[in-house]
Amino acid sequence: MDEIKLGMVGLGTVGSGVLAMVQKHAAKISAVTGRQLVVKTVVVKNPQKHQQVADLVHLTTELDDLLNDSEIKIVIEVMGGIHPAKEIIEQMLRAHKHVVSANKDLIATAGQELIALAKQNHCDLMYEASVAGGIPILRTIADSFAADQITEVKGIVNGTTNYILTQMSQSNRSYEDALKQAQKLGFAEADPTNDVQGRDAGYKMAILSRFAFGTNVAVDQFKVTGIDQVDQVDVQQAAAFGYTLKLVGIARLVDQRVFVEVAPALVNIHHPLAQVNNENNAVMVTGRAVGDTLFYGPGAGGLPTANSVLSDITTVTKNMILKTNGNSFNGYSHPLPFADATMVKDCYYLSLTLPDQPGEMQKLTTVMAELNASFSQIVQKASDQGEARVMIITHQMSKAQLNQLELALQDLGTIQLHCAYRVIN
Ligand SMILES: NC(=O)C1=CN([C@@H]2O[C@H](COP(=O)(O)OP(=O)(O)OC[C@H]3O[C@@H](n4cnc5c(N)ncnc54)[C@H](OP(=O)(O)O)[C@@H]3O)[C@@H](O)[C@H]2O)C=CC1
Ligand SMILES: N[C@@H](CC=O)C(=O)O
Repeated sequence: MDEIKLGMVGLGTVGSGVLAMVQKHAAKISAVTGRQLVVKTVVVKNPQKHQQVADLVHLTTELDDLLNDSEIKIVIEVMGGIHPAKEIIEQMLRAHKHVVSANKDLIATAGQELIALAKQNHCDLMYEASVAGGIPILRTIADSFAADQITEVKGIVNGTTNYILTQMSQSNRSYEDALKQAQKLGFAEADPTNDVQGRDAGYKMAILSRFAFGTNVAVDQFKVTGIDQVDQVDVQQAAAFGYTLKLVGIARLVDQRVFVEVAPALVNIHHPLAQVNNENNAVMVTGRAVGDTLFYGPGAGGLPTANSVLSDITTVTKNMILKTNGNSFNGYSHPLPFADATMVKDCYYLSLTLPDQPGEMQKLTTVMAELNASFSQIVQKASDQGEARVMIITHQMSKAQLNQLELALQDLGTIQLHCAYRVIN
């Protein structure tokens, strides 16, 4: 059987998973593709760390060992980060090598440039693993939703933060302890700042928006809030109200405009997203024809992510056999403007402190009434130092009303708004 030689950059959590899968599942891969896949060369930073595979692959620090090897047709980029990953992929595409990447930071930031370069060089550039790890969501949107109009994509798309929130609410673990464990298990990025501050989920929502709506959205064009400021008090109150706190990404079509956001949200315990725990992810895709669909699975981890990488590699291999390489992964382009704040309506959970004195609660309800905002649930708890904590679930209000409320409370001076989280029922 003909062989296809692969090169890889990176041999960490995902790279090791890819190497293990190529070896262990060789027979199935050959049966499906008609080719034998062989990982020939792996570029790493520190080969000493990887001596256990030194007799299986050529381990090197030299990119030229991939670039100048005409036998290597497909290169897998699993090193992460934007630079020098971008320059490395550019070199590989210019050398007419197909590229498979798991790098959402890079695809969300410079994807369009790389896609154009791939096309110019008649190469494939695939990145299924960049969104939601082991869930085959990008190819599903590109292929299975090709004819439907997607109106919303929302979900839990970061394994690390979902692991932390689950451990905090179900096992009473501290935030710091849960984060350390997520790092140990290989879910977190090398630097977990992007995970906990929501940016990793933001990159994924930017990529999902391109696939769902055909619109280019950059992570700096929408609001991203992480879980690093989440207060245990609000986690507990969410549960008391019948909700669970999750980091949720939303990409919504509103009157032919696009709205995207990543933020903690209160998810009703009866909603399917509330059942998604630990490193698992779930993406709910709503189409005009099909209605709600849900895709669930591990969003992080070596083997689940490697499975997505391998699905790209088998697609590239089949394209090579059929000589159909060079078509972009996502063929849908339909640039739309952004929705403005008056168009986006949701219920919100508001958590506030106010002086524990007569009249203060009245001030809050007056400000809300002046903005035509009302609430369905309210709890007031006396706290230390003469303050009361008030938690509210509002009726539907627009993002513009919420912004006005924040400003009005700032003007008032005595009432502090700690957080305003979207409520998903
Ligand atoms: N971990 C996960 O669950 C998931 C990760 N991803 C993405 O996959 C990619 C890889 O992640 P992950 O495996 O966790 O990362 P790791 O940090 O575990 O591994 C990174 C690898 O890249 C190598 N590397 C780093 N810099 C260079 C360089 N300049 N030249 C050559 N090699 C380099 C490292 O080499 P050395 O070992 O010698 O230090 C290491 O082997 C990232 O883009 C990540 O966002 C996507 C989905 C899930
Ligand atoms: N750090 C990421 C890894 C997968 O993309 C996560 O936790 O989801």
